[in-house]
Amino acid sequence: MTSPPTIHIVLFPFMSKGHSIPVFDLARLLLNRNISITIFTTPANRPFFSDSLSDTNIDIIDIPFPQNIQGIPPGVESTDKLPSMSLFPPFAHATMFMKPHFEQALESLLPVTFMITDGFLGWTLDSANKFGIPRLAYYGMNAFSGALSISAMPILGTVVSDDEPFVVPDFPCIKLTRNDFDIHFREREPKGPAFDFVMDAVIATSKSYGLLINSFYELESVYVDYCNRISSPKSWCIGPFCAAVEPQKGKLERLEKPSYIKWLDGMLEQGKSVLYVAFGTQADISIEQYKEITIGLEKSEVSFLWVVRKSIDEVNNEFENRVKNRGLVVTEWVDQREILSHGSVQGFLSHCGWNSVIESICAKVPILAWPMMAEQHLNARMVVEEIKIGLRVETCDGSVRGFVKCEGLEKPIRGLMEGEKCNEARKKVKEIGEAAIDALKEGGSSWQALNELIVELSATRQV
Ligand SMILES: O=c1ccn([C@@H]2O[C@H](COP(=O)(O)OP(=O)(O)O[C@H]3O[C@H](CO)[C@@H](O)[C@H](O)[C@H]3O)[C@@H](O)[C@H]2O)c(=O)[nH]1
Repeated sequence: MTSPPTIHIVLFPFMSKGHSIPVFDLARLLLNRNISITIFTTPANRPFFSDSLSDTNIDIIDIPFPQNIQGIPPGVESTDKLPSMSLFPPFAHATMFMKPHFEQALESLLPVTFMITDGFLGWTLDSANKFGIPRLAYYGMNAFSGALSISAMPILGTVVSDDEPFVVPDFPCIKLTRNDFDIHFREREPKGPAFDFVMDAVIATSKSYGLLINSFYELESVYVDYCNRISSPKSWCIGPFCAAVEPQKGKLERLEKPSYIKWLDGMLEQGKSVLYVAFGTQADISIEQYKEITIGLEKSEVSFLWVVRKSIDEVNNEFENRVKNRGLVVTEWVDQREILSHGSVQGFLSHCGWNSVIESICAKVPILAWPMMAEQHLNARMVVEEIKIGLRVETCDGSVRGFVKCEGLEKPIRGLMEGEKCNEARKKVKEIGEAAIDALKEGGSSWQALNELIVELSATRQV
């Protein structure tokens, strides 16, 4: 008989799908260690949390999301529902007003052994300190992008143009451009609400007990060691979280497969390889860019499953009809991990959000990288130049942020799905995927790191 848990952990992910989904898997990893968990969210996000965690006994608490925030439509409590990502700064800033509700709820939950809160919820450090609870931050980023940002940021302002390659000071083998960094950081003198918000978050993280990374040590040991040498707090690589759950788990009981999985089954029966196309939950894609994607996909002649966040009727022009025997466009929420682990899926055209990259690694699917925002350009460098598990789309002006015309897609799509060039990437992603899964298994590096963290924190925090 398992004894009742003596460790109680509070989790509080940021209000965006890309930040919440990995935390659900992290929660499962913790539950396997007989730990009790309370997770915080807001009322509009609660159904997504309850559905996603229905197989667990995790307590969900929702606290009100601030109302009447300028520019944020009423009822929007998740970044994927924002009309534009330009509203991210006021949205993220508004979360601070949740502090009194968070602290009230936290008080009723004591004792709490430690809390894991999103790096973007930097204000939770104050609450943690108030109740003497150690706080670990989690951003959803890897160590590679963190290390390169730390090293390159001080010299970004001295680089002459946005597309001029420069050598990263502490990593002489790596060349980047200013355009590899988010707009708020590539100004000569970065300032403004978004910059201030991130800096506050970084300062709060530096004063926290630790930083959790959804990655595994073997993948990026140089960068993890670098972060631990020159910055604080300690980084703990305890992922990939998505490997905590078998992609097929729970699927056996469902009444019917979703139509897109049936479609993939059909492709597999016909012996066709499918390119999965998806750009995460936040990317703002212009109509012109959508048009080029449709032409590129059509000309490439590959089979594809494309998940779009909003209807593409405006650019559709009979596109779906013309590609109907080999292409499917889906506007619903899909189970991305189930898609990536489907036998027919042999390539992923991705924006390189870190969750998508690590999920693709675990499914051993090579990536065609098309970064769009946030730290995705650094992730794309990692995918193509560092761990070499994919190719990159070609922009029409050679800049990493340039517009992508249909031919800049068609050629690399064929390269990924058919070309010799991709054989090496396919081999590499298989090796790295195996190592990722091993890291989380009993005795693996991430398994050990998580055990050490729990032992370390519970030794000082008997509840
Ligand atoms: O229909 C869908 C759409 C998405 N997903 C999942 O949603 C997550 C999306 O995460 P990610 O690929 O990282 O994309 P974003 O949501 O765009 O991620 C944001 O958060 C990431 C983690 O911090 C950052 O790396 C990205 O740059 C940032 O845009 C993944 O787990 C997907 O499997 C689904 O399951 N079904």
